[in-house]
Amino acid sequence: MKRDSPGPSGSEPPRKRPLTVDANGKPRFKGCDGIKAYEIICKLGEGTFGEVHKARHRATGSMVALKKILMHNAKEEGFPITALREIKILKMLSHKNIVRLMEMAVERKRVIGRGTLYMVTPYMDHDLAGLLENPDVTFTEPQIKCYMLQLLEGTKYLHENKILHRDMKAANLLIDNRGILQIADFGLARKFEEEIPVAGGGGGNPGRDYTNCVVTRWYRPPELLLGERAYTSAIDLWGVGCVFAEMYKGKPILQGNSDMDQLMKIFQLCGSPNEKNMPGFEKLPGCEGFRQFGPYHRALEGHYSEMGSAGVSLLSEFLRLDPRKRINAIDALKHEYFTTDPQPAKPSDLPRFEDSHELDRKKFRSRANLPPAPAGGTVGVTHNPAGGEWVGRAGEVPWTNGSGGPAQGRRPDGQWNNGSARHGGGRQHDNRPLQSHDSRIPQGQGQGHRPPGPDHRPAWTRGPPQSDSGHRELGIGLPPRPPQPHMDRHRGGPGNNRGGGGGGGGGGSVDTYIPSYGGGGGVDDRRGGGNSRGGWDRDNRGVSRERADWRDSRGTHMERGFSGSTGGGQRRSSSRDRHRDGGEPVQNNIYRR
Ligand SMILES: Nc1ncnc2c1ncn2[C@@H]1O[C@H](COP(=O)(O)OP(=O)(O)OP(=O)(O)O)[C@@H](O)[C@H]1O
Repeated sequence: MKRDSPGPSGSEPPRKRPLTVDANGKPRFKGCDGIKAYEIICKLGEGTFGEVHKARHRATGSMVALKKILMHNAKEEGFPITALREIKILKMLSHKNIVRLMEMAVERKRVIGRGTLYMVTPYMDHDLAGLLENPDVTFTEPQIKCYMLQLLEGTKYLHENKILHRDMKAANLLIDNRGILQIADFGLARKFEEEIPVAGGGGGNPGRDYTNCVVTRWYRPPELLLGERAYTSAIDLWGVGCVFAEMYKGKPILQGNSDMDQLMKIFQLCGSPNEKNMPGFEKLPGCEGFRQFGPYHRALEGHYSEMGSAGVSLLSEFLRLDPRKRINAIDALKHEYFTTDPQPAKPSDLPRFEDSHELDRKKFRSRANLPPAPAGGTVGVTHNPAGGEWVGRAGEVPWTNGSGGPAQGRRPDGQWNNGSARHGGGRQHDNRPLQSHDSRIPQGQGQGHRPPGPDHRPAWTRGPPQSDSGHRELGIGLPPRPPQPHMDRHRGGPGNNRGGGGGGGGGGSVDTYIPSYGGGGGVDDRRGGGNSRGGWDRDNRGVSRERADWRDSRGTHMERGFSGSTGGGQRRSSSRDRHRDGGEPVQNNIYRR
């Protein structure tokens, strides 16, 4: 590590060196490498909240991913609360199926307080969304079982440790070429206070309220869409179920283009809610919005018949409308799906694939003779540049290999083309890899023609908003501005659905994941934010992650409260804060949202 240097003008006294050794002269902590210890290789992902790069540690040669922590308004707000939370949670966790935080790397700037921090994690060759988009990759059933076992082991570990992930989705599941799957992106994670799930206990009983606006929309469970705030770890299992079916279909299975549409799609699949399959749903604040639709008859079993009876059975356990009955990770791991033939592959048996990350999708699209897609973006609503919304990723299209023959991959009906008559049109039930480098597959056969490609830029960077007035013009590379409905509330706009008070007065719940960016120091009441009756369609991307980092340019409570910056910006905790959080002021506990 470099020594402390004088300030930019050279006039400031050198900062004190930190105490780095203990009484015995041993290092107290590893500390942070300077960013120069790493050689940046390429960009891997351009998330909503930062960039991720592949890099090599110069001294050891090990490959890592560097996730830059965006400091949008570092001077006023200090260190972003979401990053602080992510780091803190990752430091607590140690499991083979959870991404490992190796260290923080620092890029020093000459201006004090203007450095950049990077989270350093071991490099993983793929994320699941990127892998599924690779037209040369087809999963076998033993492979899906192998990934599912690991996903469930990681989820079980999280829940045993009282951590809710709250953003379970394919893009947040990293996979390496040794077949290891790891859950990543803990930017929305938090501690929960309820009992940990027990065998046979489903999702367990809810306790306190949490912020409602979590989980990327396509993976968001019905209770959240209906405005539930007293949720449990069952919300993560819904996302696990979506990922499970996505591995068979090759694309996200529930691609709602608004919260309302998302609910419709869920009910079209699982059947309309009633007091039997979702007790108490009528009391949820978002319930009224969908009354005019339906009734819907359950279609799940027919839609996913290719998963086999054990697979469909497990999927229907994950996609239970009633979170109390939704299977938990302990029970899912014991489900007959994993003991039914074909048996799960071992990670070491799995094939190696070419690197497949978010940004590699561009490469995959051009390989499939698609026009190049604009850079950036995460999983979300996709867009057909020829006009209109193109909902879906690779695989929703007629599959040919360019010469009229079958291409390897999934067909729109969800069945499997393996690119060769030898494999037939169905899913292969062994563990043979079907990659382009597989000698059984003639080169070029994995490359289907597809209609104009999906635009993976986030919806808010794609021109005029479609259903959300909150999408605005943004500079390239800048994070999105917040959706409008919240702004309205803080201007005293429409009230929220549980009497949260709406405007800058700051009434309502203090279970706030995202701070107010309205005036008056009010607390952002998520009750009215995402799922108020008037709140449908607030967000036309698949992503609901409105994080504190970039939202509150006024330095309200969260960042200041946690970042250690001082001064008058700290929100005073109300008595209600203390009550809800067990007597502890909100800003003193990083997990309380
Ligand atoms: N350790 C890693 N190895 C390889 N790729 C990684 C790693 N960590 C992250 N990535 C890539 O970067 C992408 C974004 O990472 P991450 O989800 O942690 O960031 P984010 O800013 O929260 O993104 P998003 O808003 O899309 O969720 C991942 O989808 C993945 O493609």
